[in-house]
Parts: sequence; C-alpha cells; structure tokens
Amino acid sequence: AMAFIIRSALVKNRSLWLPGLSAVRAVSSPGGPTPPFTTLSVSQPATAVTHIELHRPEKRNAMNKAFWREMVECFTQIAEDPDCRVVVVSGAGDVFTAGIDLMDMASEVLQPEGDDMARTSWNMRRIIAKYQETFSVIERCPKPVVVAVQGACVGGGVDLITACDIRLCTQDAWFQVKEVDIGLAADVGTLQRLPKVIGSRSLVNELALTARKMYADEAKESGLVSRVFPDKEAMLAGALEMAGEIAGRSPVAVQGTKVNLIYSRDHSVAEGLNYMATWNMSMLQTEDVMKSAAASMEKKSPKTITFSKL
Ligand SMILES: CCC/C=C/C=C/C(=O)SCCNC(=O)CCNC(=O)[C@H](O)C(C)(C)COP(=O)(O)OP(=O)(O)OC[C@H]1O[C@@H](n2cnc3c(N)ncnc32)[C@H](O)[C@@H]1OP(=O)(O)O
Repeated sequence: AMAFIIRSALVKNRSLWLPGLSAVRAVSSPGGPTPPFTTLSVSQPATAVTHIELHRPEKRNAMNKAFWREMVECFTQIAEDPDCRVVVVSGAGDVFTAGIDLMDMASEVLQPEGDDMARTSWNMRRIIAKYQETFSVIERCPKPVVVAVQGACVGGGVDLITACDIRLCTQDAWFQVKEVDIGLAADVGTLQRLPKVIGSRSLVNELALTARKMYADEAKESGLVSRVFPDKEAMLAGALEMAGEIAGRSPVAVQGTKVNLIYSRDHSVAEGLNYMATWNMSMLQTEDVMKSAAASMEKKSPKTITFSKL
C-alpha cells in the first residue's frame, strides 16, 4: 500500500519527486522500526521529505519509555539535517496511538526515586520535563511537521499532534484527552497547546474535563484538523503530496514561516512584528528571494527552482 501511495504522490509532482526516488528505495524500512530506533520507522519517501512512523502496531503504538527518548533523538537529528525540509508523522496499523504505555509507565512515572519528599519531587519534576521534551522538540524543529491520524488518538497522542503544524485525519479517527480518566492532569502539552489550536475555550475545557471522544467531523469543524480523508491510504497520499508542496519551496521561506508563526502565537502582535523584522533583516538577503521572484514573474512554480540546502 505504501508503494502505491508514494507512487501516486510522485505522479502528481514528477519534477520534484523523481530525483529522490533512489533515495526512497535506499532508506525505506517497510519491515518495522528503523535501527537504532525500536519504536519508530524513519524513511525518506521523496526528496527532502522525512516520514516518521510510530511503529508498535501490536500495542497500538502505545508510547513506551524507548518512544519518549527516541522521538527526541529523531527530531534532534531532523532539525539539523539539511536534506530534510518537511516531516510527515503517522502511525503503523489501524490506530494512530493509544497514548502512554500504561504497562511501562508504572516504574518511572509512578515510582520516582528520592530519599525524602523534596528529592522525590525534584526527580519527578525532571521526569515530567523529560517527557514534555518529547513533543516540544517537534515544535522547536524548524521544519514543518504534518501529522496524519487514523483511528484512535488517545492521551499522549493529543499532546503529540498539538505540537505539529498541520493535522490531517481519516473519517474513522477519534481524539480523546484521556488523562483525567487515568487520574492525572494532562502534562505534556495538551492543556497548553490545544487551547491555541481550537478556537473554543469551552470545547477545550469540555474535552479535557470529561475525556469524551471527539470524532473526525467535529475535529474538522473545531479546527483541530484541517482535512479529513476517507481512509488511511488516501490520507497518507494527501500528506505526502502536501509535504511535497512544502519541500519544493524555499527552505529559508518555509522555516522562517514556521518559526515566526509559533513565535507570534505566544507573543503580542507588536512583539511578533519586532521579531519578524529582526528575522528578515538577514533572511531577506537570501538568494531564494531573487530566484523565487524571477520564477513568479515567468509564471513558473517555485517547485521548478533548485534551492540550496539550509
Ligand atoms: C509524565 C507522563 C505524561 C504522559 C501522559 C499520557 C497519558 C495518556 O496517554 S492517558 C491515555 C492512556 N491510554 C489509554 O487509556 C488507552 C488504552 N487503550 C485503548 O483504549 C485501546 O487499546 C484502543 C482504543 C487504543 C485500541 O483498541 P483495540 O481494540 O484496537 O486494541 P486492544 O485490543 O485494546 O489493544 C491491543 C494491544 O495493545 C495494548 N495496548 C493498548 N493500549 C495500550 C496502552 N495505552 N498501554 C499499553 N498497552 C496498550 C493492549 O494491552 C493489547 O496488548 P495485548 O493484550 O498484548 O495484545
């Protein structure tokens, strides 16, 4: 199925995708996690596009200890990789993720070490900060991240997707801020980011306080996702096509857009404009502007331009 999906995206973007075809075959790992990772399958389905697949389908991609660490390692590499301009995140199997691995969390999260309450609490704080980092690295990564959700997206899954830049889902997808059901306040990003993704504060409160499921249509209507696809195959084809559109544009422009959108989300308009001016006083001097403007004047797509690596 993946070969078909990649092929259909390739057909639509031949000029961009064909040079990367050999790379796709060289790095794809259809069989399972990509070593040294044990929970992630990482491939390059097209030029400048990295695909990360959560890969524990037999456990519904539940987030075990290795996952929390491997996501940080993976995104740290991606942030610095000039051959990657955009990331697609998806889940293997029928379910995006069942959230935190409830069998694995007991040892670390529920039994922090320490000689007294202060030391135990301090250790707990470090553990929580480490878990938060797993999704904060997605937001800090200057490359846009498109996430594609099928089936369940539970607990930690919502923390994950709210740190991504573009959310897509299938018609059978559902989302659940499940944490109150397991006796905790969501603490790795949902309570901080979901209110900035969904316009309605009331809806966010309802979802987080009742742990009710939100299905695809409501997710679209509320703005949690921007597109709903009939099935996983169509969604992955759509995600890869979108990634191709992004990867074909100037990385200076694309990464500057992501960084400034996130900065503006968390600051006043005046602060955002000030940051933007400081950003662009150097970035506007890129050769990409002249190249892109010339192509635009000639009514050519920016995807016809070869941009230097960033
Ligand atoms: C500092 C920490 C911060 C992080 C906090 C995060 C919190 C959260 O994520 S809260 C949410 C926790 N997750 C859940 O409560 C979901 C539990 N799972 C389910 O409800 C269902 O599995 C699901 C609806 C996702 C899928 O149902 P399906 O019928 O397709 O599969 P199952 O037969 O239930 O499961 C298949 C095997 O996967 C194992 N599994 C599923 N979820 C988890 C999980 N969260 N942790 C560990 N293992 C999980 C399940 O045990 C089955 O395994 P096996 O029996 O060996 O086949």
